[in-house]
Amino acid sequence: MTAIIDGIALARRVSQETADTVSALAVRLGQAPGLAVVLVGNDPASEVYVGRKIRECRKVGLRSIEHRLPASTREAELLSLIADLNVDPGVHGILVQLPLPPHIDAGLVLDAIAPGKDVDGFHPVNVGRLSTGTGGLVPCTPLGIMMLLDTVISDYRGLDAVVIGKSNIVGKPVAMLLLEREATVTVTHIETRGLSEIVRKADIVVAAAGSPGLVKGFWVKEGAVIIDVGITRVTRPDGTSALKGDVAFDEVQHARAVTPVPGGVGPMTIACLLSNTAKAAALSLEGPGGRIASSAG
Ligand SMILES: Nc1nc(=O)c2c([nH]1)NC[C@@H]1CN(c3ccc(C(=O)N[C@@H](CCC(=O)O)C(=O)O)cc3)C=[N+]21
Repeated sequence: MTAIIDGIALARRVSQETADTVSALAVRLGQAPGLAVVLVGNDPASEVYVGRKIRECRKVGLRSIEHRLPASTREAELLSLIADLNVDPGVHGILVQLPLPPHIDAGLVLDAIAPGKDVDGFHPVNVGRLSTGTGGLVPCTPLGIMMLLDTVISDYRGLDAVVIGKSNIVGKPVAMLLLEREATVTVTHIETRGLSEIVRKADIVVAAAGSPGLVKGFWVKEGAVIIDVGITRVTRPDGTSALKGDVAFDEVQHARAVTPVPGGVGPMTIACLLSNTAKAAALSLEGPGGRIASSAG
């Protein structure tokens, strides 16, 4: 029987710890740590995610500072807002919700965020720190994935891990974290030949391709641990909609453990955003000589 790894329960525990850290930090900072959430445009999915992030912030005692900008916002205006947030002592974390409208260069915007306030861990300084294993802020979804894996795996050394998907947000950073634990990591993607054979050898499968039901039961080795990062909204034959992961969930009863969709990786992504904000606030107390420079440099 497969164990189902409960992301909602784990997220609740992580958030409880964050709440304790936040109240201790509030004493030292003179105010609660603050997360600035920037949403450009009115993509309905982004509205939902941002609403959820702000609600969860409040629950753990973080201040959230919302900036909702129209879809017509110019790149220069967004960059100027970020420059202000970078030097605002009441802002400890900055999250710019993706995707941005097509006329704005997302790379340029992410590069403009002060690395010490980059709670998404997308700035090149944090990417570099992750790849050299030297601290920094780690992207929320990969961090949550490792916490989910840690509930069933204590020693990763020599385990075969396959990551499906090579995105900067999930695939590449989670590969770095698994490598850090001394797993043997294979990063695959849509162009990979013989994907099913590669997956069949894996002790750990991280499916982040965004392709619903891609990983079939017969692809999965007996006793493997599976993390399903995919969240695709699909319409059922009766017209109702549902969220579907990258793994054919009903076909993997021979796995050791699997995360559900929803209720797996998604809630952990938000819990890790909150813990990263607390971490950024703690780093700010280390001052400009802290481990991550707080200026965009
Ligand atoms: N700068 C930036 N940082 C992000 O971290 C970021 C982003 N942009 N843009 C969009 C994606 C998506 N994302 C999710 C967060 C939580 C759930 C989540 O909690 N999902 C629930 C339920 C989902 C539902 O019911 O709609 C679950 O999987 O159980 C999903 C997706 C963060 N993202």
